[in-house]
Amino acid sequence: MEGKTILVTGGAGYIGSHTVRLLAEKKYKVIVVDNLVYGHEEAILDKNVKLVKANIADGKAMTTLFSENKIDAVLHFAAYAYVGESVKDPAKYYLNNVAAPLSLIEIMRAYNCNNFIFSSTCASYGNPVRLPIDENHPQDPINPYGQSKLMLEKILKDYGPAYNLNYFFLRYFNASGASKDGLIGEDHDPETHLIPLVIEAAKGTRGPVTVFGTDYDTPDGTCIRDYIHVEDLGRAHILALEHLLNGKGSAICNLGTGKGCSVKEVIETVEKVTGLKVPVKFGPRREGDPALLVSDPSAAKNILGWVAEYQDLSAIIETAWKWHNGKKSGKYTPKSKSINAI
Ligand SMILES: NC(=O)c1ccc[n+]([C@@H]2O[C@H](COP(=O)([O-])OP(=O)(O)OC[C@H]3O[C@@H](n4cnc5c(N)ncnc54)[C@H](O)[C@@H]3O)[C@@H](O)[C@H]2O)c1
Ligand SMILES: O=c1ccn([C@@H]2O[C@H](COP(=O)(O)OP(=O)(O)O[C@H]3O[C@H](CO)[C@H](O)[C@H](O)[C@H]3O)[C@@H](O)[C@H]2O)c(=O)[nH]1
Repeated sequence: MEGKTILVTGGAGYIGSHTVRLLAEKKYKVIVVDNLVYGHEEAILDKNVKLVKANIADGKAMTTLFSENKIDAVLHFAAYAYVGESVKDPAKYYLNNVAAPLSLIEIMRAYNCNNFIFSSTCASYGNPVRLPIDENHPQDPINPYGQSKLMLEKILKDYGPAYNLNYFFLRYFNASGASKDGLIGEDHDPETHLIPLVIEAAKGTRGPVTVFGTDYDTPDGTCIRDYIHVEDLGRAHILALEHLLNGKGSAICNLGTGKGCSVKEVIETVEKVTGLKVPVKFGPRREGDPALLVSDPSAAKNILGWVAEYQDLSAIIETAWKWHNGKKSGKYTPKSKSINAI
């Protein structure tokens, strides 16, 4: 597969930048398109990766990109992903997470690019009716963010046979951690995810972390999630890409460890890994949070031969901790690379 040209939308973001690094290591020719609304140019570490600073909805820029490059596959990470914001401003989510990729897919069709790997989410399942959640679990999202992801899945299922478009839906559970060497990591602004908030509370760079609800029907009363390491996600993307490039056809996989950890366990683990006390406040439930979300990751094992390497929350948090410290010491600095801004 060496030398194939892969377009990565949202490749300057958290999960995208880790995947871009793995793709470049595997000698794929990588082009990132990112409008940097949330991404970081300096998170693209490989100097051979070309960054196109553009919105995927910009038809002119995308047509130029496809006319100048023979793209073999698209890895589509670009999206908005703030659940609470999606409730307050659903239009923003349907426009960016459904309309924008549809416009990109039209250009893919015009240039006969027929492999599309899509960052979907466990939020597309809504409140679980059974656990662990397998890919056939009913999809009934409870917020516009999850709806927007499910809508694109449904559209792609229609496009697949009609337009000879191969798709791979990767439904991630809770992305977490940072690269093993601590050079890139989770850098959302605003940050809403639990692990970085707990680490920053431990370091004192942010106030106490608020535990959203202690009265859930779980062993310690706090919500349980399936935390999956970002480099495990990146590896799964490479395997899904190879699956499509080898002509094995469209598929759908959950990406998780299959194990759940509670909010209290996350806090305790951060304390153990950092040796610091985490200041904690206990607050009410956050609207729209299911008590338990845990994956059945067996399809990814069967279809891709993928199993999460990071099975242990401490190991995941150790990488996040290393990244947070490196960031402060200035390791996270721009690297030289060719940039083709349209
Ligand atoms: N983080 C998680 O736990 C999680 C879980 C499930 C699914 N996902 C999905 O994975 C993907 C990546 O998530 P992330 O946490 O890395 O998010 P992120 O915000 O760090 O990355 C998204 C990137 O897309 C870019 N972008 C957004 N809209 C764009 C547009 N119209 N044109 C060009 N670039 C655009 C942003 O600038 C950003 O760099 C998203 O699709 C998200 O919905 C994330
Ligand atoms: O300050 C905080 C932040 C989070 N939590 C809790 O920690 C758990 C994890 O919350 P995150 O916000 O880190 O992650 P979510 O489970 O809400 O979100 C993740 O899963 C979603 C699907 O439910 C989406 O896919 C989303 O993109 C992805 O980040 C939840 O129980 C939440 O209630 C707190 O107690 N306090």
